[in-house]
Amino acid sequence: MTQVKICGLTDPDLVRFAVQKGADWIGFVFVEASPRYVTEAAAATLLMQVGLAVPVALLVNPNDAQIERIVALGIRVLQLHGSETPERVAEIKAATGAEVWKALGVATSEDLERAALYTAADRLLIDAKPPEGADRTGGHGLAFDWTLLQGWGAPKPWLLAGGLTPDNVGEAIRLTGASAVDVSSGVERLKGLKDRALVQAFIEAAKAQ
Ligand SMILES: O=C(O)c1ccccc1NCC(=O)[C@H](O)[C@H](O)COP(=O)(O)O
Repeated sequence: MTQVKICGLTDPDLVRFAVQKGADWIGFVFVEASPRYVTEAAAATLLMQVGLAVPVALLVNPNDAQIERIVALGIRVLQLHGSETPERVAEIKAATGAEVWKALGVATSEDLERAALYTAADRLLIDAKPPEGADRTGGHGLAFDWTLLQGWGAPKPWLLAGGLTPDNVGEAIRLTGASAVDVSSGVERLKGLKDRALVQAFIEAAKAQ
């Protein structure tokens, strides 16, 4: 069954709801420029609702001190959504022992070739590139050309992200063969505000594949 990550949750009730509905991972965005930003103090409360799902910290070019604080909260999966090099990913993995995911923005098949460089990553998150001039590196609700992934020999387990919605996730999974998907904007009614009905519909549509 397809695994699902719901990203950018800021409300404890919604965390509990998403987990009840079958989310496998819950993503918390520790990026101040984001409309889904959560402080470390707020995350401590949100983490109490995660239950059997796995919490994921979304970080952009984190320094060592931030990583130490996040790991101290008990989060064992770090999703790196900045310009972290393969060497930095390996360093973070060695220093923390945490599971490390690297997000890669994809617009062409050449972008996919970068995946092979991230040998230390546990998982890759294959996402759309941010629009020109954007103030943050992800969470824009933009899809990329999924056919680029057809026949791709992924070097690692991976998640499909970028512009997924309850309406298109089934087709995205069928076209790409993704076994795990990630959503943020597509389950929001307003930027940064998740909607229960959309969260439920997304999880059901993804898991029906
Ligand atoms: O969500 C943000 O605001 C954000 C800020 C900085 C870096 C990444 C960010 N989000 C990435 C994600 O939420 C996802 O992992 C994913 O790319 C899905 O985004 P969306 O296209 O909005 O569904």
